[in-house]
Formats: sequence, C-alpha cells, structure tokens
Amino acid sequence: MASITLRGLRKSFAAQPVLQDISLQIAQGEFIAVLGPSGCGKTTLLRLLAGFETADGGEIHVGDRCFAAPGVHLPPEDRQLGVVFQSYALWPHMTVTENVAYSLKVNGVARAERERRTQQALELVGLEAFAARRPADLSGGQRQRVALARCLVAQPTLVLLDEPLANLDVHLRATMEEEFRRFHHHSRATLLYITHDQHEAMALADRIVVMDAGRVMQFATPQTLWREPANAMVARFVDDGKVLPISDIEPLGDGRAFATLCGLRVPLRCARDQRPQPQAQASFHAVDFQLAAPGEPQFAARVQRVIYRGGHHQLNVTPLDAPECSITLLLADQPLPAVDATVGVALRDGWILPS
Ligand SMILES: Nc1ncnc2c1ncn2[C@@H]1O[C@H](COP(=O)(O)OP(=O)(O)OP(=O)(O)O)[C@@H](O)[C@H]1O
Repeated sequence: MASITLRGLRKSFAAQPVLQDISLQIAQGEFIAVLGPSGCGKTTLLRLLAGFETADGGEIHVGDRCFAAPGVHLPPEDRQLGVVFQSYALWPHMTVTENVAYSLKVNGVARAERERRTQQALELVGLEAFAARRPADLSGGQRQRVALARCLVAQPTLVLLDEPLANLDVHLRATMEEEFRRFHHHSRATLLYITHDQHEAMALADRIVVMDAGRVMQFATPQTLWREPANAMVARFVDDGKVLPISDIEPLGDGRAFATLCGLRVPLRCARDQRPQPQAQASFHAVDFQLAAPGEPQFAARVQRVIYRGGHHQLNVTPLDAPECSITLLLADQPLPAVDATVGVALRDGWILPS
C-alpha cells in the first residue's frame, strides 16, 4: 500500500529554507501533480521522498513504513519506489529490453519471469517493436517510454515523476499524457508527478499540490483550484486567473455575497464563513467576463487591444472606474469593437478570495 503522509517536512540549503512545513495526506492510488513556479521546491520534495536528500525536520510515511523522521532516514534502495526523471537516464550500451530488464536481473528475478514482465512493460508503453534498439536510435518520446517501462517493470506501488515530459514537443506531450493515464489505470500505483505546466497537471491529476516559495499554497482537485483558489498566488497561477479588488462585501451566508467590482454591484461566490468586509480581492477567469447585452448590469471599459488567437479574439480592456486594472475577454463570433472604444462588460462568475 502506498498512501503518503508528510508531516511538517522541512529542508534548507546553506541556511536558505527551500521547503517549509510541508504536510500532505495522499491516498493509495491517487494521481497527484505537484505544480509551482521554477525554484519553489518541487524537485527537492521529490528527492526527499526518494531518499536522495535528508530532511531537516518532519516525517515521511508511505503505507505503514516510516521513510523519514527525526533520527530516521531509510536509504533510497530500501524505499521500493519508481522514479522517472526528465533526463531519461538510460544505459546507452544496453538495448531497450536490457534497460527495462536490468533491475529485475540485479534483484535475482528468474529468467522466465524476467522476460514475461519485461515483455508486459514494453507492451504497456507500446515499444515491443523497438525492443532490440539502443537508446541512441530512439526518439525523445520513445526514450521516455523506455524510462517509464523500466520503472513499471519493478511493479512499484509509488512512482515519482520529475517533469517527465519537459524535453518533448507539444504533440508528443499529448501522446505521453495519455500514456501516463493508461499507466496509472493499469498499475493502480500512487503517482506523484512534478510539473510547472498547469495544463499538464490539470489534465492528469486527481488532485494538485500548488507550491510557492517552499510552501503548500493549496492541495485540491483541478476543479476546486479553478473555481475556489485559496489565495491570489493560486488564482493567478491557474489558467492566468485575474485578481481584482472588490469593496463593500455583503455575505448572504449561503456561499454567495454581493460586492462592488469596478463600480458595479455584483453577486460572487465565496466561502460559507465569509464575513462582511470593506475591501477584499476576488479571482476571475477570462470566461467570466462578456460584452454586456443591452440593459444587462454592466460596467464601462475602454478597449486597449484586440488580438486574434485562432478561432477567437482576445480583448484587453480597462474599466473606466478602475483604469489600473486590466481585464481579458474572449470573443468568438461577435462584431469586434475598435481599440479605444468604450464597451459594456457584464460579469458571469467570480470567487472572493478567503482573507
Ligand atoms: N543541492 C542544492 N544546494 C543548494 N541549493 C539547492 C540545491 N538543490 C536545490 N536548491 C535550491 O532550492 C530551491 C528549490 O529548488 P528545486 O529544484 O526543488 O525547485 P523546483 O521547484 O523543482 O524548480 P524547477 O521547476 O526550476 O526545477 C532553488 O532555489 C534551488 O536553487
């Protein structure tokens, strides 16, 4: 069983805190993405889990085994987990089959069993036809598949993946995403998948850990991160969310509140325990703003830019009431307003950030 419990995990490099008080509870079989900007500590977290680094404090438990605690550091080779890095780390002198079978051989697995499991792992990643090739004769995506097969063959119950698609082009990434989904489905392993690509995280994960500056900002499903970000960092990081100031927050007590946005009184979603407040911030996505129909409640905004985005246009506007704010709208089959024109903007949805 590979549920994961992290309690108060800390790590510094040369007195520079890199991970601070990381506590997470991950269920057996979950597909977890760890998402955050460059340098936020994602790889360090993975290295602590794998045992390549020693924690300064806190605990790591996997299933009923203690990996790390004050005075305890289980060596990496005793943790029995699979690790897939972005640099595939394949042995160049071995064939695909030999690369995949190597760990079984080292662990003394009998030949027949070894061949069966290797064949199975190669089939799972669609590489049977490449079994006799060496890594140099494979594409980037095929090499990453070998790395995945090599990890699979050991049948780990916990797999750590560090930006496994970072070196691949956009099309290959989409194919490999499907591969990971299949792998997760078949193996039922717990997956911890590190990425700084929020689309990848959203597409793959059951839940996402959003990190910033060594701390967990939010740990939730992709839907919750989108609809109910815990703070401004998460709101901005997930799909370029927009964070805008609001005033005169008047909660209705049922997860909704009225507030003033750009001079317009609007209904917004909020936490059930939201209190009345003179000022706060709310988060929005581009789809939350639309050009207002005649008579619809709206605020006036000036068009700054109109950009063609392939299939739709992006409109950048600034509210007349709040010219320091920039808002993005997406227009499909609508007449386009001119730059500098004044348009009416209606609001469809928004979330008051918990304070
Ligand atoms: N061995 C080390 N010695 C000193 N500093 C380190 C070491 N490893 C990581 N760091 C620092 O710790 C911080 C977090 O690094 P880490 O690699 O965990 O971030 P990350 O979120 O994975 O970044 P990226 O997305 O760019 O890979 C960075 O500031 C990095 O420079």
